[in-house]
Amino acid sequence: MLQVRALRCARGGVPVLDGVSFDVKAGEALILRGPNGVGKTTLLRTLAGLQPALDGTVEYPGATGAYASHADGIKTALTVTENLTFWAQVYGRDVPGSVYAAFDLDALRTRAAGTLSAGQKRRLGLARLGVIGRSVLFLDEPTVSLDGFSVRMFADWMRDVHLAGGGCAVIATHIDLGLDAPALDLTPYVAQPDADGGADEAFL
Ligand SMILES: Nc1ncnc2c1ncn2[C@@H]1O[C@H](COP(=O)(O)OP(=O)(O)OP(=O)(O)O)[C@@H](O)[C@H]1O
Repeated sequence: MLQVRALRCARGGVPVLDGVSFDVKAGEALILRGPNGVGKTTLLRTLAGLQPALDGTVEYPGATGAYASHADGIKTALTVTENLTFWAQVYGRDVPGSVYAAFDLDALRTRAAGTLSAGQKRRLGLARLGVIGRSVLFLDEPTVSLDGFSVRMFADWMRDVHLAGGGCAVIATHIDLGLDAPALDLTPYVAQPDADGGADEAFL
């Protein structure tokens, strides 16, 4: 479903990763690992097409990808239901009734999103993934601010709904989500800083 070959990507004009190759099949997830600054966000943004690759290829079916950072991206003046309805409409879909229970939002449906706690906002942000109907998900630290219960809830949705429904995901995370998914450590793919003059480019 997702095929990545010899990918080279940069941040701020400086090559960050080089030679990244992997496949993720439908129904599978891949966990990205590596220390702070290794390039997880850069790779996810490149996979999602938010920034161009310097080299290599990324292939997945058209209009199936979605990127979500740990920023919640919620509209604070709208209620929880209004937020989910808004996102569903942007993608031309209806809100599945099951999404409220899946992200423990049932009791919060009529609350203005701006009044939610950090973890509740995060759950609402993640619930977006359950309404947009995108099958190839690129997720950057999706469980920031979540307690253990909510992390398990998210992992359950990922496994039992998204992956079981034929989707796939690439997830950068520093914690164990409890998913049965392989991990890819990006450390061996760190690009040489002066490989093509990129380090100098940053100062031009
Ligand atoms: N706008 C920018 N200009 C130049 N360099 C940047 C820019 N943004 C990030 N970088 C650098 O690019 C490298 C990769 O950053 P990236 O955010 O992809 O790492 P990460 O693995 O996601 O880190 P973390 O685990 O801390 O979130 C880092 O060295 C970072 O300092």
